[in-house]
Amino acid sequence: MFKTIDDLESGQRLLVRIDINAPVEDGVPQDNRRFARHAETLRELLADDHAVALLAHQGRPGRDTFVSLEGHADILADHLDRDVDFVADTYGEDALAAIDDLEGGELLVLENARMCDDELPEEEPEVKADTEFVETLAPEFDAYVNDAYSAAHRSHASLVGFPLVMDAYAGRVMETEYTANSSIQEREFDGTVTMALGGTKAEDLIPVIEQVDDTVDRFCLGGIVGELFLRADGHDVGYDVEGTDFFDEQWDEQQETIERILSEYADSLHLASDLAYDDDGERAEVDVEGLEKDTSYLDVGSDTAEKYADLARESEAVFVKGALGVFEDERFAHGTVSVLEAISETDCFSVVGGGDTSRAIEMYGLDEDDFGHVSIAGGAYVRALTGESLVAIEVLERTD
Ligand SMILES: Nc1ncnc2c1ncn2[C@@H]1O[C@H](COP(=O)(O)OP(=O)(O)O)[C@@H](O)[C@H]1O
Ligand SMILES: O=C(OP(=O)(O)O)[C@H](O)COP(=O)(O)O
Repeated sequence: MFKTIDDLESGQRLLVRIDINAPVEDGVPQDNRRFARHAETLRELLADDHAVALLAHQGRPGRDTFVSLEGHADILADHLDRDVDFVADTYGEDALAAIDDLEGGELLVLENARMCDDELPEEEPEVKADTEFVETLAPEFDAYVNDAYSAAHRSHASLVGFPLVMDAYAGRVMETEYTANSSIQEREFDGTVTMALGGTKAEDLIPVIEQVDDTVDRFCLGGIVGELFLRADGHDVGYDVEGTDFFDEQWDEQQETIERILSEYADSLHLASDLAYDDDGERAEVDVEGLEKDTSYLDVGSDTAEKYADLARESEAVFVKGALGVFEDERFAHGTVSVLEAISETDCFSVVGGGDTSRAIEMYGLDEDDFGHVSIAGGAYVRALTGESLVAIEVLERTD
């Protein structure tokens, strides 16, 4: 196990890693459940007179969602109902000056860690600990706190480098998500277990299908991952069109695995039978036999939504990771919301995961109490379900 913030003496200078990776609309970050959860940890740290500098990331280089954390500092300020300083630098002179000025009970957000060359790519923790990023920032603080459970599967400098060279602790979100997700992995179910997989990060989900096949009886696929499986099944969908960058790269990397899984798990995989798209501003639907390569499909269709909802209703346990469509747009929320509603109406055991996907519960007036566990983690939570350990937690445990 790891040390937690209960083990910290008060009044320390802390470097705190949180995960406020959020949806971005027109360049502006949107609030998600992660801010409120981390705000609880931060409130506690500030009340204990710690001086807190925050490290976090947003998006991936080259994507539209790769933006500054300035807007995130404002969202945090709203949650905490206090000023939150931001510096447009992570470990250069400006950042060091701002850290120097930081006093007990104050909070500073450092710039997006992924804007530093040392943060990415994934390398061994020892390699990450030996970077200029870590060597420059670590001496400025008394201790490091990792609260970023939802990024704990990434071997990046801000997650695995600092705990190797500093006194390191887990924050409240790390502690609660770790406990909840680890206990789910140990549960056994007598009845049918269904997993709904969607969202944009197919590369995180595809390996999971093979790893949880002992526990999960059937997989309902939607979102980008579902379209890639439909492409493997011979349909004209799952290609980058209209400037999207979700499909072709993931297809090139995963094609063989997708085709293998499609043939080996034919009995347990459910693919959409119809999809929805934007037809001059209106939602329109088409059977998968009629898909066209140059159309962007934004949700599973109504027949698919109904079928997936029925499968969820008949299950003893349902795990959801990733949205079945672009639920942020009401016209394309039907698939995601139908499955979530079906879960909420039954007494099956359920877990809904994903920083983006978990937003749908509140957005569409569902009650979080109707779900077994709502995780703000996506990729980390599905890895925990497979029993895989998360590298940033391994490193935290090593420093105990
Ligand atoms: N067909 C689709 N095309 C584009 N985006 C999609 C599609 N289906 C789902 N999405 C998007 O997937 C996002 C969630 O995916 P992802 O970030 O991988 O999951 P999470 O953050 O919940 O783990 C949602 O914000 C939704 O808009
Ligand atoms: O949002 C995240 O993951 P998730 O979408 O799987 O929940 C984490 O911040 C990790 O981000 P990444 O998948 O760009 O490394």
